[in-house]
Amino acid sequence: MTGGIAAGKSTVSQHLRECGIAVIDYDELTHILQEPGSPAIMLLEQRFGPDVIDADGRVDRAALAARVFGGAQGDNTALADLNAIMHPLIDQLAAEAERHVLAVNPNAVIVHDIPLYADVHEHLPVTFDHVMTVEAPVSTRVQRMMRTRAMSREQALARIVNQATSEQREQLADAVIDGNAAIPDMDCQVDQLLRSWHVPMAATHAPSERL
Ligand SMILES: CC(C)(COP(=O)(O)OP(=O)(O)OC[C@H]1O[C@@H](n2cnc3c(N)ncnc32)[C@H](O)[C@@H]1O)[C@@H](O)C(=O)NCCC(=O)NCCS
Ligand SMILES: Nc1ncnc2c1ncn2[C@@H]1O[C@H](COP(=O)(O)OP(=O)(O)OP(=O)(O)O)[C@@H](O)[C@H]1O
Repeated sequence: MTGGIAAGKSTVSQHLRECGIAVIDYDELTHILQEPGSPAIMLLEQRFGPDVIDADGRVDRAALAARVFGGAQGDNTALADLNAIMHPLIDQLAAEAERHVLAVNPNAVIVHDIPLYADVHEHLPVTFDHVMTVEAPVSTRVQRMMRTRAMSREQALARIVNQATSEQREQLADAVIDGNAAIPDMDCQVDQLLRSWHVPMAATHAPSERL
C-alpha cells in the first residue's frame, strides 16, 4: 500500500489490521530507527549536525523535517542524503518484521505500508503480489495536514512536492482506494479489493457483519 501524505493510509491500515492482516508501517519503522541507540543516530548527526538530535539522543523530527523540506539555503542534497541514510535501514527492518510475522504464521497476508513506494520501488528488496494506492485531492490533504499535524500550508505543500504524484503512484498500482470517500466507504472499497484478491479476512470483521 502506498499513497500521498494524508490521503488515508493509516486509516486503511487500521481497517486491514481489524481484518486480521499484518501491516508493516514504514513510517513506524522510521520512527523506531530514530530512537536513542539506533545506528541511524550517528549517521544523521554526522550529516545534519547536533541540532537534529534532542537531549535524550533521539531524532528531533520537526528539526530534521525543517532541514530537509524547509529549503535551507545551500543544502540542496539534504533530502536525498536523509533518504540515503534511512532507506537501507528501513528496508532491513521491514525484512526482519516480515520474517517475524511469517515465523508465527507462514500463511500470513502482509501489507507493507510504504508512503514513498513510487520513489523507492526499483530499489526495494521485496516484491509484491498487488499494489494499492490511497489517493485524495491535494487540497483535502493539505487541509488534513494543517488540522491534524499542525502544519502550515507551506509545510504541507513542501511534503507533497517532494513526493511522487498521484498519477505516478496510480501507474504502479493495480487498485486505487478513494481516500476522499467517507471512512465506512473506504472500508468497503478495501473489503471488495481483498475479496477480489481472495484474501481471507478475520471472521469477526467479515464485511457482511459490519454492513
Ligand atoms: C522527514 C522526517 C524527519 C519527518 O518526520 P515527521 O514526524 O514529520 O513525519 P513522519 O515520519 O510521520 O512521516 C509522515 C509522512 O511524511 C512523508 N515523508 C516522510 N519522509 C519523507 C521523505 N523522505 N520524502 C518525502 N516525504 C516524506 C510521508 O508521506 C510520510 O507518510 C521523517 O519522516 C524521516 O526521517 N523520513 C525519512 C525516512 C523516509 O523516507 N520515510 C518514509 C519511508 S517510505
Ligand atoms: N476518508 C476520510 N474522511 C475523512 N477524514 C479522513 C479520511 N481518511 C483519513 N482521514 C483523516 O485524515 C487524517 C490523515 O489520515 P491518515 O493518517 O489515515 O493518512 P496517512 O495517509 O496515513 O497520512 P500520513 O501520510 O501523514 O501518514 C487523519 O486525521 C484521518 O482521520
